Amino acid sequence: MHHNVRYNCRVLFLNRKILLIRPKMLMANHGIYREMRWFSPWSRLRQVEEYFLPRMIQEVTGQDTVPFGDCVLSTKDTCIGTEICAELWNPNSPHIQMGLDGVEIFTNSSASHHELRKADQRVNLIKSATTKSGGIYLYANQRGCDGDRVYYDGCAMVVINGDVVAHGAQFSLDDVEVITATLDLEDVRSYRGELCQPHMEVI
Ligand SMILES: NC(=O)CC[C@H](N)C(=O)O
Repeated sequence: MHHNVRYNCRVLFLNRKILLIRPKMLMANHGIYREMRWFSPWSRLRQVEEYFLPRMIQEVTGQDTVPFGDCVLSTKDTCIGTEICAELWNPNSPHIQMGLDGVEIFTNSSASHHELRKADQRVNLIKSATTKSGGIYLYANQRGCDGDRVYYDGCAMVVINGDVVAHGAQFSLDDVEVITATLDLEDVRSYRGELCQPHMEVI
């Protein structure tokens, strides 16, 4: 809850500290999803506010407030942005603006359920996102059954500049699966330098 509004959020941590809380901006409200019943979308583009942590969390992290809103993480080496599930599927996906702003690593935590041929759609969406704007996309998806008859079918992925370089299992009984890839951020920079010049005039 932030200002008494309930958001669906990703929380980014490092070494017991919360780096930022990113509320979902584009909701899933179709098919089996009824997100708007519970959550409000964050509509303040590129705006960040101060979030006062609940006292029990303050005791764990030692922080009183953390950034909350539409923001990214800038480090000495790179810039990391987040998408949440359905945001990848939206024509106005946050990765578009983030890519144009120089975010090099996009991350997505999803709860995307299984339907025939949908895994292929996800691959195409992520390949297309990173083909157009360059970048590395780290996609994580829930895997397993969620109470009822819905199956979430994993397929975690690592994609760089339109190429899938690692792919997790779609069906498995393992509780945890980690997929990895060693990539060079310079490949993103040179790809963008050569192919993604959004400000170049078309002659
Ligand atoms: N939970 C979500 O946001 C999922 C939405 C998306 N359309 C999907 O099925 O993957």
